[in-house]
Amino acid sequence: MNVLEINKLTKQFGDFIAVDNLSLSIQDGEIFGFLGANGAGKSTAINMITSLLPITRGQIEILGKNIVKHSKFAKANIGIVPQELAIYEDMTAYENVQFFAGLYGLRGSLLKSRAEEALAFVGLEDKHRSYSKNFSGGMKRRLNIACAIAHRPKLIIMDEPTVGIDPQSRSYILNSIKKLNEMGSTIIYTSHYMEEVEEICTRIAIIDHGKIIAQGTKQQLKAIITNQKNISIEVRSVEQLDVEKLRDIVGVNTVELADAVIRISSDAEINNLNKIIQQLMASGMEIRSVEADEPNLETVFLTLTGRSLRD
Ligand SMILES: Nc1ncnc2c1ncn2[C@@H]1O[C@H](COP(=O)(O)OP(=O)(O)OP(=O)(O)O)[C@@H](O)[C@H]1O
Repeated sequence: MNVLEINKLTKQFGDFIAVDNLSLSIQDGEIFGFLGANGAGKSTAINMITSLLPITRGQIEILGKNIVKHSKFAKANIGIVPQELAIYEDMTAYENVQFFAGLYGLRGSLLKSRAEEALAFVGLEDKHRSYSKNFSGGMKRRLNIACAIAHRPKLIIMDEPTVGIDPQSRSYILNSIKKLNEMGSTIIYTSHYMEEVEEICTRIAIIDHGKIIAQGTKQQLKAIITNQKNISIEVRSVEQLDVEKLRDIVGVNTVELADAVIRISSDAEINNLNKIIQQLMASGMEIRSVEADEPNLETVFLTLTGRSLRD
């Protein structure tokens, strides 16, 4: 079953359409990335999924149930880590988690044990009684996560949880996301840090002007812009090179020579680098360097939207 099913979702603020006819299915066990520049509509979409904003048009289902008709069920099954910190500075770490888990419906001894478990999960087990106003930025972010996961939601939504924090907390958070996913939660992760999305997401939707302009695995997105990879091999001399033999290798499309550099354009899907190198070595060539450039998500984003993610 799909954990989240969005059908033709639209949000209009007056005449302005912030989310435009967006449809999407997220399956159990995915870490799904929403990638988009500032103002693309990511937070607006998330605020509708979490019922913080009313829907203008379209439907959202969590675990097969419409979130408007089954609001209590939806609330119990979603955990949101918002972009802006949502913790109370004049409450202790434990009181914060207890408060939010209570809002999600936990009570009594279960609430207590889950709050303790969530604090331990984010590495704040020694800080139960500390006031969050004394925490570093990274610790506050981690507490923010504990508040969202104590009720063990099926779907956890993280809206840019690593903005403005130190590298150590960043890597802690990314590892926690992977761990939460291994423990059975489906994750939606929004970011404009391309490397993070590449590192942790199983599938990605690129959002621009409120629309999904492409979605798929990293490999599928990269294949949209190019099915070619470029290999540059620097050799001592190209004198002995048999260009025809290189062209005969499966996947190789073109071979060009520029001084002592052989430039090969090949099908990105075919792993033929070993064969190319073997062929060069068999003809007695001395290889000095090899570079294979594959497109990254930054290139995909630029090509599809005409803009950089961090404009
Ligand atoms: N309450 C509102 N009233 C009018 N316009 C709004 C409102 N909320 C958001 N918008 C507009 O909707 C668009 C999408 O905003 P949104 O915050 O969803 O983008 P985002 O992709 O989350 O960007 P960011 O990465 O900066 O958070 C923006 O142009 C924003 O100005």
